[in-house]
Amino acid sequence: AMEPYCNLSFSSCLLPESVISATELELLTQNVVLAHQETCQFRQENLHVLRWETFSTPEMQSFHHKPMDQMWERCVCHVTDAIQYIVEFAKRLSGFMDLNPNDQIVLLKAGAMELLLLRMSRAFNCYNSTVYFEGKYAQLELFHSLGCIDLISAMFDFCHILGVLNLSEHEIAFYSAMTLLDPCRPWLQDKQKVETLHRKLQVAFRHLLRRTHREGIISKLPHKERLSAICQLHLEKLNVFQQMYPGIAWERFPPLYKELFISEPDNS
Ligand SMILES: O=C(O)[C@H]1CC[C@H](C(=O)N2CC[C@](c3ccc(C(F)(C(F)(F)F)C(F)(F)F)cc3)(S(=O)(=O)c3ccc(F)cc3)C2)CC1
Repeated sequence: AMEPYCNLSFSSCLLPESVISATELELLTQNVVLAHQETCQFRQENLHVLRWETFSTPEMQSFHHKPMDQMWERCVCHVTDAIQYIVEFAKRLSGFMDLNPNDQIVLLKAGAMELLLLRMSRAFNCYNSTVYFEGKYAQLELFHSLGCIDLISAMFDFCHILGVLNLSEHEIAFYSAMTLLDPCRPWLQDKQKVETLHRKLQVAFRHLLRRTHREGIISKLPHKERLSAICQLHLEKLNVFQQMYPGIAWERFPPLYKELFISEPDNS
């Protein structure tokens, strides 16, 4: 009998090949790869050439001394810019726009930050543990003034794990699509439809990995629990920030960020 569907590890459960035809498989692979390529904020090669450009000590200091609320506002703006591209990625994925609007929002609310992390790994240099930030590559301590070094180091660790796997753009594209179209997300109304899309992606991803002799990475991809733990930590740190600077989030953070991560204050 098939494994319970929602264990969602990337291990290949036995799928009837009738799930998808060879042509549909090819079209789906093109769609996923193109959607990713066309909606990344920075091209892989541009991030790559900059990867040894690090901030000088004086530059690090200047970030270090920034007030917490200014650094949060700056980073929240960057993450909102990046998430706008992620929303565009979702819209180009075949099947996403055919889902009912509620489910599109449910998948983006649950998956936007997870896809951000996957994309962030593209901008991470795992040889000196630096990440692309405002034009150069930054070490962990540059973000000290955010006051959430545990969140930042969890993100760095995650990017490190992916960096070591040296994922191709194709692999990141599929990993992103499958993370977004997760039928186990709570509050989905049409779970079946998302499940069908996810199954097709799973078959197409397995074909890609077989063709490129990369089946070995399947067991090494971080489990979804790890991704959601970092996203949970992000929400906790956002909450702490809001306690420390009441009003800043509402006044200064972009609407998209608030929509995704700040739940309406209950008027009860
Ligand atoms: O599409 C592409 O090409 C990618 C998109 C993703 C880009 C990227 O790495 N990022 C875009 C925004 C980035 C980002 C990540 C995480 C967060 C937060 F979690 C918090 F601030 F708390 F950390 C928040 F949300 F709470 F504020 C804000 C902003 S960043 O570059 O500003 C950055 C910030 C902190 C880092 F320690 C490392 C990077 C990550 C790299 C280029």
